[in-house]
This record gives sequence, C-alpha cells and structure tokens, in this order.
Amino acid sequence: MLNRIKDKTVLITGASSGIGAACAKEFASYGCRLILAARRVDRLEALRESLQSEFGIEIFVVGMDVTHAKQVEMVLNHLPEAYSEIDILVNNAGLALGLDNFIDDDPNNWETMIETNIKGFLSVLRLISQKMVRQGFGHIINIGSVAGVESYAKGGVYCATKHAVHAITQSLREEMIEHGIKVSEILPGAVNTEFSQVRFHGNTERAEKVYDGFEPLQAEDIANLIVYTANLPLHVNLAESLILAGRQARATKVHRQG
Ligand SMILES: NC(=O)C1=CN([C@@H]2O[C@H](COP(=O)(O)OP(=O)(O)OC[C@H]3O[C@@H](n4cnc5c(N)ncnc54)[C@H](OP(=O)(O)O)[C@@H]3O)[C@@H](O)[C@H]2O)C=CC1
Ligand SMILES: CC(=O)[C@H](N)C(=O)O
Repeated sequence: MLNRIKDKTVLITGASSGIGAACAKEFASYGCRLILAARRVDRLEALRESLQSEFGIEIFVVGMDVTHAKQVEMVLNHLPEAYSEIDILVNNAGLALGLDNFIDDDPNNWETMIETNIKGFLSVLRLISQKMVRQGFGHIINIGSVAGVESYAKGGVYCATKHAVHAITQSLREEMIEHGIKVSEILPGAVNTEFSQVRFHGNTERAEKVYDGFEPLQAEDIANLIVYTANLPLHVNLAESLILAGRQARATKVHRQG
C-alpha cells in the first residue's frame, strides 16, 4: 500500500505496552515521527531506543498520566517545536479493573476506570481536537472496544466507559467534518496484552485463563488496522472497525477447544 503517512507526527497515549507499543512500532516502520506517552517512562525510553536504532526516526518520549488533567495540559501545550503539529492521535490509554458482580464490586475500581477511560481520554481528546482545528488538519483514532457496543455481566462499568468512548467518537466525528478532520474508532475484542494482568491486579493465573483454548488477537493485529486506517487517502474514513478474534463472536462468546 502507498505510504501516505511518512514524516507525519503521531501521538500515541498508552504507548508503554500492548496495543500502544505495537502501534509505535508499526508507525515507526512507515517513517513517522512519534510522540510516545504513558506513566512508565522507562518502558517508553527502551522503546524509543529500539525503534530509533531500527528505523532511524525521531521520537519524543513523555511521562503523562491522563488522569491528571493539569499535567496533560502542560505536556500537550508545551511540546517541542518539531512535534507541535500533530497529524494523527491514537487515543489509546485505558484499562479495566476487576470482573465482579456489580453488588460485590469495588467502587475504587470504577473510579479509576472512569478517571482513565472517560475523563483522561477526554482531556487528551479536547486538547488535540482544538490543536487540529487550529492547524486545519488531523486524524483522531480512538480506541474503543467491543465492550463499547455491547455489555457483559461483571464488566458493567468497564463497558460503560467504552460506551462513552463510542458515543463521544460519533458526536465528535459529526463536529469535525467541517474542519476536514477525520475521527475513527477501533473496537477490538480479546487482545492478548497486559490488559488482563491489569484487570486482575497482577493475578497471572486468572489473566492467562482469559485466553485459554482459543487464539486471541495480538497487539500487532490491532496496530496493523490502526495504521491501515491512518494511511487511507484523505477522502476515505474507516469510521468504525470492530475487530474480533477468529473464534470470537461477541465480547464474552469465544469458542474454546481442548
Ligand atoms: N486487550 C484487550 O482485550 C482490549 C483492549 N482495549 C483497549 O485498548 C487500550 C490499550 O489496552 P491494551 O494495550 O490492551 O492494555 P495494556 O495494559 O497492555 O496497555 C494499556 C496502556 O495504557 C496506559 N495507561 C493506563 N492508565 C494510564 C494512565 N492513567 N495514564 C496514562 N497511560 C495509562 C498504560 O501505560 P502506563 O501504565 O505506563 O501508564 C499502557 O501503556 C485500552 O484503552 C483498552 O481498554 C479494547 C478492547 C480489547
Ligand atoms: C473487549 C475488551 O475490551 C476486553 N477484552 C474485555 O474483556 O472487555
């Protein structure tokens, strides 16, 4: 496919692992300039080193907790000159915490998910949307989930946060067309990243069970789709892409073998 994104500047939130880190690698292979953000800066530094040596691209690494609105504002309003125009945003930072019946669930989990997946997501989205409108160009790619278009037992609040991502993406798309800014959403199913480790607070055994008996998506599968979406011609917007594992029909409906 023609490379239309070479030398474009791409901001990726949640770039320290999983889908975000895979996106960094895929965009790097297209010769993009990257801004990598997350809380674990040591991870980002290591990624920068390996991508710079493999692809010889420019990368700016920044520690940013999306739940700290003031910090997000400081970071995104004070990017170095060479990175101040952003062509593509991959608004990816997010997490699930817990998988429990609503009546037994820990409200602290709800708070963190709402703070991160809705309020943090919005902080980044607001600043970058404003910047793109000023620039007169840009492409926003929000990372939703199959859990944003259906709900499952024990995951109500996570599903609600991803429904919010879905709703906000749809309304922003409508507002941005007059500015020539594309707004897309990627809605993955089960992807084998650190997602389940985080969800189960580091309980590896429980995390691994999620992917027992079927082949889940890999972060690279999602990164390929994201870069494909970003690389389409200006007159094409792949607006919503639901991507499931081969043996997955819905969020919780997978066919397990063996
Ligand atoms: N894996 C899956 O099955 C699916 C995942 N998704 C979505 O994909 C996105 C990426 O998840 P995935 O790669 O799977 O999971 P990972 O746990 O591997 O990656 C999550 C990323 O989000 C970052 N992050 C979490 N909280 C914050 C915060 N407060 N501030 C800044 N960054 C933060 C983490 O960085 P750090 O901790 O360093 O800050 C990390 O880089 C999420 O939005 C998730 O909801 C959607 C559907 C399916
Ligand atoms: C579909 C997702 O977001 C995630 N894999 C989940 O289990 O909810």
